[in-house]
Amino acid sequence: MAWIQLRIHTHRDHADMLGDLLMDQGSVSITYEDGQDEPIFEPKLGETPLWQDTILIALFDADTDLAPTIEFLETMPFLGKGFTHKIEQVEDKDWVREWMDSFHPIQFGQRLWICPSWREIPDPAAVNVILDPGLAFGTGTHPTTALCLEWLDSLDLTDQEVIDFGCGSGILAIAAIKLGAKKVTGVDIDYQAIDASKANAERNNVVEQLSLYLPENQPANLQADVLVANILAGPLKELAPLIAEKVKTGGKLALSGLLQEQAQDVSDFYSQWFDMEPACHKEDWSRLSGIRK
Ligand SMILES: C[S@@+](CC[C@H](N)C(=O)[O-])C[C@H]1O[C@@H](n2cnc3c(N)ncnc32)[C@H](O)[C@@H]1O
Repeated sequence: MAWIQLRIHTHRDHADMLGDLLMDQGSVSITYEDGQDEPIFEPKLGETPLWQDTILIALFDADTDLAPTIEFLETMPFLGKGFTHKIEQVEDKDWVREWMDSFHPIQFGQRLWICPSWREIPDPAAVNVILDPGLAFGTGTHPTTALCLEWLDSLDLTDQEVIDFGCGSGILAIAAIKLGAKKVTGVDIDYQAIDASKANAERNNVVEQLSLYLPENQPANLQADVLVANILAGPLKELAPLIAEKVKTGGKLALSGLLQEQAQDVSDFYSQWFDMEPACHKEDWSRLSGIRK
């Protein structure tokens, strides 16, 4: 099916109302894009903030006559006559095929590969995690996940106990098991992440070694040899005493989800409990590591 899309530059204060108006005018979907490179990092839980300069994109069936919609929008005081907009044809494609084609097996470190299930495994002798993109975060394509996977690959995890705090898709937990960990605990505040981790563990035949918990249900005295947490700078600082408690003396820690400019502050904070090592960076992101004092 072919589509046309109407793109309108607007202010964030008007974006929701404009979206509702366009849905009333027959749009089948509304999406928002950043109108000026103005990234939004770490929104509060439950908030979905928009950019000050937001581009609204309304999708319509290809045979829709948009002239009456444009005329109607020109009567809105916050847009006005001759408001800036663009109408574009959307090429008809097999979107699912296109999306699947964009995922390839990726190698992390020396031994580890993350492979989508529909691709051939490039090196059957390597440590292969089969993982498809889904609702929970973590396919290996994000620099913070990549930094954590490379760190796990660099360790000897044989017979180690590992905690993956903020497990998302379970990618780090499953990789740790496949790299030799005897027992891994995944914790996440999002029940969809717990479900996704369970499904991915089943696909990788590692269910036995993986325990999954919402934070309120996690065992009180849980301690591990290795803890990895790819969350965000704010929650990582809030969780620091709890995270420190969960790592055995001499145990290893990796933190990611940090922007480069946040790394020093978080490292200084964690140095109360850990001997911190120099940060590693990928694109705008950083990974910290340390040894429990
Ligand atoms: C960036 S994703 C990381 C997912 C995966 N571990 C990876 O490296 O790709 C962060 C995950 O942490 C979870 N999370 C955020 N705050 C948390 C908290 N306070 N306690 C536990 N999990 C949390 C989120 O629900 C999300 O699944």
